[in-house]
Amino acid sequence: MATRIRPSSKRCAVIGGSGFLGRHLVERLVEKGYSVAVFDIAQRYEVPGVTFHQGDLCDKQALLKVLKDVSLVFHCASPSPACDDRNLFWKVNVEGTRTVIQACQEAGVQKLVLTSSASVVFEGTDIKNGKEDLPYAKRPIDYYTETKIQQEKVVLEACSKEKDFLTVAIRPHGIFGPRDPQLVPILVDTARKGKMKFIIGDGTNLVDFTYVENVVHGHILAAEHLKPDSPLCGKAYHITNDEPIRFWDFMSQVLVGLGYDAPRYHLPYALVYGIAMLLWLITSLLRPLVNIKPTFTPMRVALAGTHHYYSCSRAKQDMGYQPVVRLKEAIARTVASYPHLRR
Ligand SMILES: NC(=O)C1=CN([C@@H]2O[C@H](COP(=O)(O)OP(=O)(O)OC[C@H]3O[C@@H](n4cnc5c(N)ncnc54)[C@H](O)[C@@H]3O)[C@@H](O)[C@H]2O)C=CC1
Ligand SMILES: CC(C)CCC[C@@H](C)[C@H]1CC[C@H]2C3=C(CC[C@]12C)[C@@]1(C)CCC(=O)C[C@@H]1CC3
Repeated sequence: MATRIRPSSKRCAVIGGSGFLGRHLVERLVEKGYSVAVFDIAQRYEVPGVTFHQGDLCDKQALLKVLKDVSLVFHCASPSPACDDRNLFWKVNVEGTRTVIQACQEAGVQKLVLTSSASVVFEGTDIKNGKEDLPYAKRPIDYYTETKIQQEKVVLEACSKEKDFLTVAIRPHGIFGPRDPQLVPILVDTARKGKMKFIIGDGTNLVDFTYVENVVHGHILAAEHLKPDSPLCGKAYHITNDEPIRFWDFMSQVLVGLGYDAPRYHLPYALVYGIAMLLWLITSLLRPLVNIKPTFTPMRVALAGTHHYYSCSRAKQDMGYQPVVRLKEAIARTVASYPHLRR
């Protein structure tokens, strides 16, 4: 019987490596001496020594070509939550992730690290210091979350020491940092339209925002600690900045840092959530005719008006995780990285 030669443990692939988190991950892996192949539907940059493979993760043959001599795969691809396209989320996050697992197993990949999300347990009610044993959301607020739950289940269930295929899921929360296409750009766009004057609720709700370099650090630690005898096998890990902050203080610091006014006037949470639900219903019904994307979606309003912060004690214990960039420094670096979005 022919024995399969194991590729070096420093040969890895990043699926979704052209995205915000993916690119930061790729850059750090290269710094740490990994040889990296990026697989993504788009190529948006170049890094010496990194090979790019343009393809859809739903295409197993395309994946197999890239994964054949790789021992470690990071899967951080997803359609943007803002697209709100249920079919696309199911196709990519659930069916596509099954395809990724099959391709990994056929290609002899030994480790798969999934970027999940802490939101898999969020249903729009307060979560304070939530641990990984919280149940998955029974009624997820949006299609994105619904499919991130299924995706995480599929990946963790695939973990098999017998098959020499180990999996782990990282659950970051509210990732921000240079080049983020979501949080800061949406915030600034909303401010420029004059819609960032209001605080939803009493403004005291605490939330985790996680600097991208800490998320990257968590991913690499997980990959390096994932071994047949380690507690990481088939488990999920919260990775945050471990410094919960009032949602509206965070938003205000970013806005003021970029020269915009901080929101000042309060609106009742239930009222804004009700309006967001109504708007979502109307725009969903109208979607075959016209594609309108409301700024205040039910998910965004829920995130803005409730407590949602998570414990990362499991990551500290099992993989020695500690954030590498503190929140104050992270906000300063982020603000400085968006000169084009200043007022
Ligand atoms: N941004 C955030 O606050 C959080 C993000 N996450 C997760 O982190 C991961 C990365 O998110 P971001 O970097 O923020 O998003 P992003 O949108 O910047 O990156 C996603 C990448 O996936 C690629 N992609 C999408 N569909 C694909 C397909 N069918 N085949 C191949 N590539 C495909 C995109 O081209 C893009 O480069 C995602 O899994 C997301 O669910 C989790 C928690 C919070
Ligand atoms: C319009 C305002 C009320 C809010 C503007 C900022 C928001 C765009 C962001 C604040 C929290 C962010 C967040 C996500 C996306 C951007 C925000 C809503 C995620 C939904 C991204 C994907 C995830 O997995 C969870 C994130 C939670 C926090």
